[in-house]
Amino acid sequence: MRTDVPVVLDGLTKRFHRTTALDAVSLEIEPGEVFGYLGPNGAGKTTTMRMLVGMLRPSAGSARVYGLDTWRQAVAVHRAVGYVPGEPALYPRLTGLEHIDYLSHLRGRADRPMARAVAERLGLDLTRRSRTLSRGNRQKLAIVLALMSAPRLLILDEPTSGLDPLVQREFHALLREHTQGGGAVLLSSHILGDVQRVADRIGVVREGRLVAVERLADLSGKSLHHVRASFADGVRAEDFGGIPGVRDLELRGSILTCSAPQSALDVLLKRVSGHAVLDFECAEAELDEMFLAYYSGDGHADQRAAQDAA
Ligand SMILES: Nc1ncnc2c1ncn2[C@@H]1O[C@H](COP(=O)(O)OP(=O)(O)OP(=O)(O)O)[C@@H](O)[C@H]1O
Repeated sequence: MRTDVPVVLDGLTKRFHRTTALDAVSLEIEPGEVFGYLGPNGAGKTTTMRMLVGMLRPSAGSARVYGLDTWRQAVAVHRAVGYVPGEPALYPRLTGLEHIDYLSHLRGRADRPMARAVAERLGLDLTRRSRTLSRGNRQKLAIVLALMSAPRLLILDEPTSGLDPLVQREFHALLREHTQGGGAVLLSSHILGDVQRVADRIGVVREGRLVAVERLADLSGKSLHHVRASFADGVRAEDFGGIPGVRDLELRGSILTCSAPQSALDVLLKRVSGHAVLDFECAEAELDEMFLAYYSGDGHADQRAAQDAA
């Protein structure tokens, strides 16, 4: 049992009556890593996280945090984990400071200085009662409460959905400092852009299955490019046919458009340069576009997922 690995999921499965919310997910998260957990609504992200913090019992498989079984050793797991749930549960009549003192008291720790420092960086007023806070400020308070005991693993369920871009940037800086100190982060979202700036790796979950895990650096290398070429003379679509990975090829008059992965660009360019070119554009597609393929479940993505799993 490796007690230095923040997260090990092994065939983790959760069924609710006839719904399989999570289906045999296996995954490891390394120390010092921010793992972005992406998927559309209802994909199984929250279910995974609730099992990781010992709130739900797995139907099959296991979840371990630093070698601890998250269901059987939930109390010890709680000491190692800071959790921001999708819907933070706060006491409406308590102020931020009162929440901090109450949790510090329960844990037998003096976490005020750390809590105040995080609150200041996020621009949160700790003297207001939580029922008077806006959605974004409630989220900030949940983040403060999760970070204040300096846990080794942070599990964050869509933590930035209500935060403005400047606060998001500060929050990402906090996460980076956390991982530089050897901590790890599991961060969920249904929007790639939310995790793209901070994640080292990304996993895509769809209908309870982990369909892809990619290093962000590799993903950029594989991303789609939109190509547009305008020719001086007539060309035929067949001149550009049969290049592996090229999609949405269209020829309108003497203008060719298509999408191509980086691996196809060299062959495509050579075919294009076989003709008299008037104009040529090649732009990298947004990463979100690549992920749409996973979400929509077309054959291309499933093939990629199978390759990744192999
Ligand atoms: N307590 C429960 N009882 C029955 N079904 C549930 C329960 N919790 C979750 N589910 C179902 O499990 C599936 C996965 O839900 P989950 O909340 O994990 O998705 P999610 O990826 O977090 O979605 P979102 O982005 O909308 O928060 C959904 O079909 C959901 O309806």
